[in-house]
Amino acid sequence: MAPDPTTLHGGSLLIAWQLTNKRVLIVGGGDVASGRLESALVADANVTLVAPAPLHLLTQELVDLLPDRITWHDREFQDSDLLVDPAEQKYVSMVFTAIDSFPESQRIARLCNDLRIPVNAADIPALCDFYFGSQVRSGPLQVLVSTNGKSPKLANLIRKRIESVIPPETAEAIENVGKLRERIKERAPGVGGQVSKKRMRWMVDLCGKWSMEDLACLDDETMGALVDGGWEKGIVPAPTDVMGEKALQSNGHALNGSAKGEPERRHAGVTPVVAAFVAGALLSGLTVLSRLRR
Ligand SMILES: C[C@@]1(CC(=O)O)c2cc3[nH]c(cc4nc(cc5[nH]c(cc(n2)[C@H]1CCC(=O)O)[C@@](C)(CC(=O)O)[C@@H]5CCC(=O)O)C(CC(=O)O)=C4CCC(=O)O)c(CCC(=O)O)c3CC(=O)O
Ligand SMILES: NC(=O)C1=CN([C@@H]2O[C@H](COP(=O)(O)OP(=O)(O)OC[C@H]3O[C@@H](n4cnc5c(N)ncnc54)[C@H](O)[C@@H]3O)[C@@H](O)[C@H]2O)C=CC1
Repeated sequence: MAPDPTTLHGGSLLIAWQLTNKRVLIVGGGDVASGRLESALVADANVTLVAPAPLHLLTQELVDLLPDRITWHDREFQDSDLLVDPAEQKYVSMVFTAIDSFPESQRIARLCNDLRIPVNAADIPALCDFYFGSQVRSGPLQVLVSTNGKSPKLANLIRKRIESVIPPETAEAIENVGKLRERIKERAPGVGGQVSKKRMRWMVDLCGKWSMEDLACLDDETMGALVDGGWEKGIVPAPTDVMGEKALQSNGHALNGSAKGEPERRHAGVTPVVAAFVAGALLSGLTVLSRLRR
């Protein structure tokens, strides 16, 4: 079916921005700044925080706990805070303002706009390069709920609904698949060409055939057995072939409404809720689109 150009607008770019070893400047030390600080730390950023004492309680705790990762300046913002290294005219990688002075927040955001430093000004969407969203985090899993600035409170409520339907073993399963991908890359190194194709096919097969519960049960030894038993032949062994009794146990757990080898039927208690939610989201998306087209 040909793409429908009328649907290709009205959103924002959803990406997972990498901040490791980059410096983020946070201006403000209140409740909103404390959320921004947590977001920057989770993303492994180095943080400069500029705000006069007293700080929000959580922020103060984080500053005390992580002095190597957070540099706090107990004062108001100065323009030179945008520079990481004044000698080299090197700027910070990102700025979040969360202060209670609209004119100053606006001024800082405009400075950043001029310098092309990506900026979020908590209360001035028009000057933001990006918005925050409501976040679901479980280990490496990250879900961002955004209403594209239309309703932050609804984003918060939708996030809570999503959180309630994510199976508890998801984080462990993702961690294990991450380790497996590394192991396969060690065994068959190289990028692109046939080796990449084989790796990708094997990983797609594995993720399709094994349940979250089974993947979550893998350990170093069973991972080795899985790779040894299947990688060279290009097949994915069944969980019972690799884990024996252990797989049977996870199978028993998963059998509460689902069958082995039919991953799409797993978490049967949860699936209707997810389906209802996705259907609801699609419906509201369509409603918004139909409104936009009027
Ligand atoms: C555009 C955006 C820019 C940005 O801040 O990045 C923005 C802007 C504004 N928020 C305002 C108000 C509120 N914000 C919250 C809460 C959150 N706001 C967040 C994001 C965003 N807020 C971005 C778009 C998000 C999206 O696209 O959906 C969340 C999701 C993430 C986070 O901030 O970390 C976090 C929930 C986190 C969680 O729970 O997990 C609440 C709820 C509460 O406080 O309980 C209220 C009061 C109720 C309400 O208004 O809904 C106002 C003042 C409006 C006014 O003056 O009336 C503005 C300015 C404006 O709209 O002009
Ligand atoms: N997600 C969003 O977009 C939301 C935005 N807001 C807005 O975010 C802003 C901050 O909210 P809160 O944290 O609740 O406010 P707050 O009043 O608790 O904290 C403001 C902080 O900014 C500091 N500050 C003020 N001027 C400063 C300057 N020039 N330099 C450095 N620090 C300075 C203060 O010392 C204080 O630590 C408010 O304008 C609020 O309306 C509020 C809720 C949600």
